[in-house]
Amino acid sequence: MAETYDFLFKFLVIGSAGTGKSCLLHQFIENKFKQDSNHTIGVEFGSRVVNVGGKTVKLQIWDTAGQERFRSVTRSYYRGAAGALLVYDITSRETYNSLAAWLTDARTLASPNIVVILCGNKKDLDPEREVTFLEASRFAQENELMFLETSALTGENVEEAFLKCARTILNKIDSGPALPFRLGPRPRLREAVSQRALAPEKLHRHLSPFLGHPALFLLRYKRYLCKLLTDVRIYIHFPTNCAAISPSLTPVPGLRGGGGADPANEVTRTALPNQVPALGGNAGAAQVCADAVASAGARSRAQRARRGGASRAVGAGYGALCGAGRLAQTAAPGPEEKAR
Ligand SMILES: Nc1nc2c(ncn2[C@@H]2O[C@H](COP(=O)(O)OP(=O)(O)OP(=O)(O)O)[C@@H](O)[C@H]2O)c(=O)[nH]1
Repeated sequence: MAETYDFLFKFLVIGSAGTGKSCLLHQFIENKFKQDSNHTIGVEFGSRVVNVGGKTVKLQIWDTAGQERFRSVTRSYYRGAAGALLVYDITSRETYNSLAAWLTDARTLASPNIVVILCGNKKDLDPEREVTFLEASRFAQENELMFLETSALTGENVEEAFLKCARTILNKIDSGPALPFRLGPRPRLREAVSQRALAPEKLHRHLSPFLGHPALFLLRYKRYLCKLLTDVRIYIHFPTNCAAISPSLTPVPGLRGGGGADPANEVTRTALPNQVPALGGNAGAAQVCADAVASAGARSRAQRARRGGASRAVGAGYGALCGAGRLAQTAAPGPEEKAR
């Protein structure tokens, strides 16, 4: 029977040779320590389906060779990775010193948004420690990484490292930027002004220069304002088809992921391997995850920019409305005219 899962994440295990990358992978997949582990040649692969926050996630893990001579080969496997375990050996300062180079590779070759967890492996060899917990955690903090000390030998924190990384990726996808206006029925003005993009104080600021009584204005032009807000909402709402999120994806008719309003969810749920012919197979699905995470970041930036634009548009709209109001006032017959 085909394996089912909600998400598929491509993970990398990177770091210098001999830090225990293959052993970490083996411990995570097989739940036991890999005796007589040899140097990896090129890359090795493993996968496991885990449950993270009620969601089924398939982790597709690429264990890369740490030796310099394989660097050009392993670099070609970075593309599309959503997460990475960056491993050093706590008993070897040399492996710690090369972390920055590995991290640069991950962020340039995989994605700047890749979720990385720093793993100080061989925690069981504490008496031989050359790198303190404190300095490594400082490095992690400075480089926006999560951090754990692990032992592939005892299994300590191994599962936690992979799950923590997966959880963070899921959170990143789920907590895509809040919609400035929720999709659904036409918003009532009261609801619309309570949205973040149009806080009541902003509304007041736009109106007060034109009229002495903004409340009266609101009451009078409620219908026009609602229409204006609906138009603005249509203009700024999320594109719901996945082709607009990632040009490399083709939505499959009739297949939607039920991921709610967040298109990132929909893409990762629906675009399973056979649905991404351009990228092909599992690598394609993994690419989708990276695209979704990356697009969440890009979307938030674009949204911020659009929100600014939308607020300005709303402001301009009010200006026009208020201008029209004033024109109407000027054009309205004065008391003398009325008497005549
Ligand atoms: N004590 C201890 N030894 C470990 C641990 N993890 C790995 N080792 C040992 O470290 C050595 C290297 O482990 P590997 O997993 O092959 O290291 P690697 O990072 O995959 O090395 P490359 O494939 O060359 O990049 C082996 O002798 C392992 O037995 C650990 O947590 N504790």
